[in-house]
Amino acid sequence: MILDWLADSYLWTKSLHVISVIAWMAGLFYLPRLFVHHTEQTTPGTEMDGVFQMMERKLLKLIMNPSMIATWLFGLALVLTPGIVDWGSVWPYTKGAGVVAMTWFHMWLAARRKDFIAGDFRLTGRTYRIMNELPTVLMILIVFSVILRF
Ligand code: HEM
Repeated sequence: MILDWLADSYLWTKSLHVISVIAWMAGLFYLPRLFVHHTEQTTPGTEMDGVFQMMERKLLKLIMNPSMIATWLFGLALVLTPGIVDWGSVWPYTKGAGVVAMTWFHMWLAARRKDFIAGDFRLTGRTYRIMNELPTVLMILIVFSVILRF
């Protein structure tokens, strides 16, 4: 039965979860940095604008979207694995809040990529630098939740 199978493959699932997380986080840290330079170093319609758009599209479509989906799938498989999540503890809720916020941030970045495509360079490099701190804060919350298991 499926729950036995999930229990048997627990360490495999967890390894694949962490691998997916690393790939996703790499993009979540790097895409806002690309936006900083995109908005500060280029203007709409230039050749450099096109190069940044290409880099941002590839990072989002080839790395971040697939790794976010994989993180969720393996994470939810861990949630279903018998004996892993103690719903009486606090950590599943702080972790859950962290991953929902991280997913919101991913969607926010995807929407900002569309702004650049539309020639909308309204947000400043400073805004992107500040937003770049959010995944760091959320990562700390998530890792403390899942490792300290308070
Ligand atoms: C997207 C939805 C996610 C779900 C549903 C989820 C769920 C889970 C669950 C249930 C575990 C197993 C806990 C255990 O075995 O002790 C786990 C492990 C882990 N998660 Fe996630 N997670 C998600 C996203 C993330 C993210 C975004 C990060 C990092 C920023 C992360 C980092 C980790 C780490 C490092 C572990 C291994 C902890 C250990 O060694 O026991 N997860 N996750």
